[in-house]
Amino acid sequence: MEYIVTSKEMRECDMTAIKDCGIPAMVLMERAALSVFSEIEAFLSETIRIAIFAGCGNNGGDGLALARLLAEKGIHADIFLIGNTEKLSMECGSQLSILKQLGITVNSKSAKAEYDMVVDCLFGTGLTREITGIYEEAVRAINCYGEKGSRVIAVDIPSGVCADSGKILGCAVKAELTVALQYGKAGHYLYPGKMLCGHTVVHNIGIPESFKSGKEPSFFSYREEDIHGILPERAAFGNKGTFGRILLVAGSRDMAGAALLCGKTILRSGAGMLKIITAAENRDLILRELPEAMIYTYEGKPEEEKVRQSIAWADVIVAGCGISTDENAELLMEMILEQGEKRAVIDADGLNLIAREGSLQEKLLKYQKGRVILTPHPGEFIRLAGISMNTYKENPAFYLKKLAKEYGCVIAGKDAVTLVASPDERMVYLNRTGNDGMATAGSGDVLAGVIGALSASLEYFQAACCGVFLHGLAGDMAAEKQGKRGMLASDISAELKELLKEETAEREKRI
Ligand SMILES: NC(=O)C1=CN([C@@H]2O[C@H](COP(=O)(O)OP(=O)(O)OC[C@H]3O[C@@H](n4cnc5c(N)ncnc54)[C@H](O)[C@@H]3O)[C@@H](O)[C@H]2O)[C@@H](O)CC1
Ligand SMILES: [K+]
Repeated sequence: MEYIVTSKEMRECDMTAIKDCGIPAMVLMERAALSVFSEIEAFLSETIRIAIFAGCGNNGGDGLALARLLAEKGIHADIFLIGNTEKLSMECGSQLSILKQLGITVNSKSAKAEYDMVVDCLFGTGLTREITGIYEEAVRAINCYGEKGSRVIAVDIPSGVCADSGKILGCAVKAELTVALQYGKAGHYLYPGKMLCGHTVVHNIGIPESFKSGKEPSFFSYREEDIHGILPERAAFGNKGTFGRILLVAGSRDMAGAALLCGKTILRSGAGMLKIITAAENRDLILRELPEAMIYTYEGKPEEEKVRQSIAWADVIVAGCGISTDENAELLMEMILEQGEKRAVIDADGLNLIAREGSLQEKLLKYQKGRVILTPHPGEFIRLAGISMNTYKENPAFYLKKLAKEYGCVIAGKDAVTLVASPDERMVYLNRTGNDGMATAGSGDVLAGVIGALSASLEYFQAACCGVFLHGLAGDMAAEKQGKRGMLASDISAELKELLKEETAEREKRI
């Protein structure tokens, strides 16, 4: 697991290191400069032409320290210190006076020379407003060099990218490589910031883990190696009941595919037994394509007793994929939410029905806390939350947390970067796997399926986060094989199987 912080949290960590632990700020800055140096070292030679654009805060201080490290190796860099040098931060001022002592020239304006590498140290996490004036000119100059082929390296975060939201404040540097200091910031991974960072590497600069004292940062993320520790062991003595009985309520007359994709994924993700409740028209297809599933089909109104029995049988209910919003679907959702305690994953039309029907909202409010996982895309989310798209996009994490708390549900807010919020104010999970090829029909049905299967053996929030992570990773594998344009949701489902196969093999090797 990796922490992802906001600028405020990063400042608090810096302060803890400096004030409570007594690590001098200049030591942290030296570590920052050394980190950048180690990342660019491979490209350095005596003939390389480097420009460093530094601001007046500590991000600029990192740049000045880097210039000194380069000079030590006999490499000259043109340094452009932009802004009012009367107002330098303390550490930036100290770095400047060291350079002066060493006879290293610092310029106040950028020259029209050519550079192989441009290092952006104008602003880091201290950016608080839109970039204008001389700073805007500097950002544009850096981007101009980038367009002409210079390697652009951003220190901590590209100047102009808001570290908390990934939004561009006025204008922003487009980097090839971003050396993030100590922690990734939300702005590195949220769009559009993510596109401007290029490749992001995080370097430890020696700040002690101050989150352990009970105060957690806003976000966390999984890395591939974390998954081995999270996925449940499969009990060698287990039977099909052990691995979860999943009830899938999906697929109206013209939406058999949703039930099929989701159902297949549920079984491919390790669930023991699957029962599908679907419209009668889907019966033949599902029996043919997924003979492993039990099935109850309804023609006209579903038989309440049959539905009730199926709900009672299940460990987990996955509901909503392609069920439509007609009265049959509404009745099914009423029955699912009424019992109020079974673990449930609700997707697509299930969410649209909740957004439409006050009686379903009431039932969801009464449901046992933390037992339901909602998986809305932005359109479904804003209908559920009753807010506009612009409002939601302003701060998705905030609104996801708010609704998760209100309904007592886990909410996986699907988007280019999916966020998962829990009802109990835990850190928000920020997903870093996946690609735009996954914006394809049926991809959501696959996600609901994998989360449903994992819910049988993992705690709800973990099941949702892990499901989102694996779904993205499988999407990346599918994109590699099929290409982002041509990949299908069923390719993601197939890769999930491969992924889980590899995971099991890895685990067995380690035993
Ligand atoms: N002790 C620390 O705090 C450390 C900080 N480090 C570096 O310092 C950075 C944070 O330093 P700072 O907090 O000094 O912030 P920055 O260096 O990011 O910039 C802050 C300065 O820019 C001004 N500013 C903000 N937005 C502006 C705008 N749009 N136009 C003009 N001026 C603007 C602020 O008023 C402030 O004077 C990190 O990103 C990292 O690179 C590292 O050296 C490690 C240690
Ligand atoms: K920067």
